[in-house]
Amino acid sequence: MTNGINPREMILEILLQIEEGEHSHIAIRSALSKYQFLPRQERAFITRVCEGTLEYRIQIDYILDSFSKVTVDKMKPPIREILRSAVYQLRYMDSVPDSAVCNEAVKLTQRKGFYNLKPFVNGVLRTIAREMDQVKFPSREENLVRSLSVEYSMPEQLVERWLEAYGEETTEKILKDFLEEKPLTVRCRTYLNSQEAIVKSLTDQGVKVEPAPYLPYACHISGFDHILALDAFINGKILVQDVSSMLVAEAADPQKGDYVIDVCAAPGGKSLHVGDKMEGFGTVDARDVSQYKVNLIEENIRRTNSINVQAKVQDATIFDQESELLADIVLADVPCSGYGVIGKKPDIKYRVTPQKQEEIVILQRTILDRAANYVKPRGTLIFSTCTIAKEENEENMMWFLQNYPFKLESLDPCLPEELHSETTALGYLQLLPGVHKTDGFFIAKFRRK
Ligand SMILES: C[S@@+](CC[C@H](N)C(=O)[O-])C[C@H]1O[C@@H](n2cnc3c(N)ncnc32)[C@H](O)[C@@H]1O
Repeated sequence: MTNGINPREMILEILLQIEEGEHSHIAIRSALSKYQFLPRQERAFITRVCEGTLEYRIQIDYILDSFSKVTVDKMKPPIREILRSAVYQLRYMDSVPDSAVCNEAVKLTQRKGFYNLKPFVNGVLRTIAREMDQVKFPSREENLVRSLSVEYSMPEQLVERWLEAYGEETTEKILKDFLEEKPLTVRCRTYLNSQEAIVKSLTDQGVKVEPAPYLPYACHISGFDHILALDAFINGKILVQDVSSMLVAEAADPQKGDYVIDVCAAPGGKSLHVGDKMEGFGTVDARDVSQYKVNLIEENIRRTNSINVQAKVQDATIFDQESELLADIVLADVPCSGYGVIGKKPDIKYRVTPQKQEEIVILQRTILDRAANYVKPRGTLIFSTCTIAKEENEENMMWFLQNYPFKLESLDPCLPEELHSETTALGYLQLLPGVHKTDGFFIAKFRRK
C-alpha cells in the first residue's frame, strides 16, 4: 500500500467500471490521473493487471469454472473481479508470489464486506495456484473454435468469422498478435522538425526510440511514464498514431493547396497528417459529429499549430450541400467495429453483437454516400476503417463501386514497396495484425470518374 491507496482496490474499482460498460483505456486513465503521485512501478502494476485481466478474461473464466462450484456468471460482481484479477496474476505475473496473490485477494474480499466469502475466495485461489497445470483446456481436434477461443481469449463468434474469412493459420497469427504487448507508435512531424532533433529531444528525456516499420517518420517509443510530460509531445513534434493510420495520408497523396474534407476526423490524426503533407498550404476541413469530438481535434490543432486545419461540428450522415463537388480529397475514416485494434482496446471483443454489426454497416454506407458527393470530378475518396470485418471493408468497397461513379486507383505509387500486393495494385489494402506489423486496418482509394 502507498499513501493510503491500495492498488488492488483500485484494480477492482477499474474492472467493475469496465464491467458496467466503461471503455478500459478511459477507466484506467481516469483512475490513474486521480492518483498521479503513485510511483511509476505501482501505476504500471495497476495498468498491467487491469489490461491483462480483461485481455485474458475468457481463458481466466474457463479456469475459474474448472475449479469453482459457483460458475463465474453466478458470482457477485466484486468477487468475480477479485478472482479474475487474482487468476491473471497467478498465471501471467511471475513477479508476484502466489501466496501474496491469494492473501491480498482474501483481504480485499473482507474489506469489501464479503466476510462470509473469504473461505470461498481463499479455497478457489489456493487450489488454482496448486493445480493450474492440470486444467484440461478444449482440444483443437474436438472443437477448433472453442479451443482457439479459450487459448487466445476471443469470443467464439469472432474466431468463427475469422476462420471463415482468413483460414486457421492467419486467424491464429491475428489472435496471438492481439495478446502481445506493443510499444507506443508516434508520427514524427518531420515537415517542421528534423527527425534527429525529435529523436534527440525524446532520448534526452530518457525515452527509448526505435524505428517503426514501413514509414521513416514513424517511431516506437517506450520507457517513459507520462507522454504528456515529454517536450516533443508538448511542443507538437510527435503525435500518437499507428502506422496503419499514417498510411491513409500516404494513400491520399495530397498536394500543396488542396481542399480536403475529413468527414469523421476526431481526434484528428489523419487530418493533421494530411495538413502536414501540404506543408501549411491548402485547407483541411476536419469534421466530427459532436462538439466534444471537435474539441479534441481543436486541442490537437493548437498543440501542433497546424494553420491549415480547421475543425467543425458536422454530422457525416447529413448531406452538406455547400460542400458538393468541392473537395480534391475526401477522407471517410468511418466509425467501425474496431476489431483491428482489439490488441489496444481489449474490451471491444466483448461488445460484439450481430445487430451492432449490421447497424455499423448501414452507418458506414450512409456516410460513404454523403462523402461521395463532396469529391470534385477526378478527385479522390479514401475509405478506411480500423477493422478486419469483410462486410465493413471489401463488401462496402464493392457496394460503393457498384453504385457510385468512382473507380479504384492503385495504392502502389503511395505505399512502401514491402506493402505492395495484388490488392494494393488494384486500390485497396487489408492490414492484418500478426501478418503485417501494424494494427488491423483497411484502406481503399477511389477516384471520381
Ligand atoms: C475511426 S474514428 C476517426 C479517427 C480519425 N480519423 C483520426 O484519424 O484521428 C471515427 C470517428 O467518426 C466519428 N463519427 C461517428 N458518427 C459520426 C457521424 N454521424 N458524423 C461524423 N462523425 C461521426 C466518431 O466520433 C469518431 O471520431
